[in-house]
Amino acid sequence: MNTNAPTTAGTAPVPDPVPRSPGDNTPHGESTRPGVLTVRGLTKTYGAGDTTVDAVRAVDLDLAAGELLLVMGPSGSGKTTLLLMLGALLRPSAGSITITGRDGVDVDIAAAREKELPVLRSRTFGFIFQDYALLDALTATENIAVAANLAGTTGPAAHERARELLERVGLAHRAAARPSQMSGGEQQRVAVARALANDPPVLLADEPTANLDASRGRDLARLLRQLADEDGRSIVIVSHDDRLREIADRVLWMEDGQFRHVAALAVDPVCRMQVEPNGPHASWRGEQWWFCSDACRREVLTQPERFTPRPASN
Ligand SMILES: Nc1ncnc2c1ncn2[C@@H]1O[C@H](COP(=O)(O)OP(=O)(O)OP(=O)(O)O)[C@@H](O)[C@H]1O
Repeated sequence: MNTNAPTTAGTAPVPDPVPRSPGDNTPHGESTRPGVLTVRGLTKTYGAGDTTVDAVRAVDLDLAAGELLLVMGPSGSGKTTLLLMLGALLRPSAGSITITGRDGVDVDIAAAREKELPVLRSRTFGFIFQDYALLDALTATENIAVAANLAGTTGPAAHERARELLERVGLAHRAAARPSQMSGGEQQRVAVARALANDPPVLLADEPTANLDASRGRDLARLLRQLADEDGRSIVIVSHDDRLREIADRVLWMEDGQFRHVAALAVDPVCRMQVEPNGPHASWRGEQWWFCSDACRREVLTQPERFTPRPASN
């Protein structure tokens, strides 16, 4: 976990600590690392007339190299629609999605011609899906090699790439297994390896842990964090899974097709849970604490000195 990362989350109508211009829904806490993806005014309207649905409404977003962004929000809030547009799998109704390539050249994929999209996708994105989307007729190695083929690596080189990637995700010993012979966690790791076959600067993951139990979900989360830290890949995850907050540099909350700005979370000094600063609280000798419950609050108030950080001694 990146402990220096600002953490935002939740639904509380808390005051915005940073002044912003009207209509600016760019979330705060963005990194100073070089930008990879710049999104402005991104909008998707499905249908027409009476059946119109404004799924994503004028969203702005900046994604830095090596940043792991988690987008959360209620069902139907527009998360998948956003992810599909970011990955050039769905045409926006309006707005721009600018990718800065490794060569430093900017391309707006929202304005690109249809025939340019496959190449842009393959140069830029790796996709990870909730249901893994592996081909059961193929082994783990072959699933990855096919993706390498599509990215232009063929023959023995594609198999070599698949072997390296399986090793990277800790599955070298399952190279010859078919998806149906693997656990959900293993299948999702193969899917991650496949997403890396084209060495993409950006990984997009839709509910990657939804079908995994707690321990496998945690392992997958750690793997994604590693890919951001060690390779400098940018990762966008849309999910309902609260466990993913731990590995995210930033958490954005989507509601009604827009990012809702929320304040930084506090940490309950007793149970160490992250809490919104709008519930039980106490202050003592200038220290302000927020708690998940009155029980934690009572525990602090019986012996507050236990919870006050001591000044560092020289
Ligand atoms: N192809 C489509 N045609 C019409 N409406 C759609 C289509 N896809 C999604 N929608 C609508 O757009 C809105 C956003 O849907 P989306 O799937 O992006 O939300 P979500 O936040 O990913 O939901 P969930 O968490 O349930 O996956 C919803 O009201 C949904 O019904």
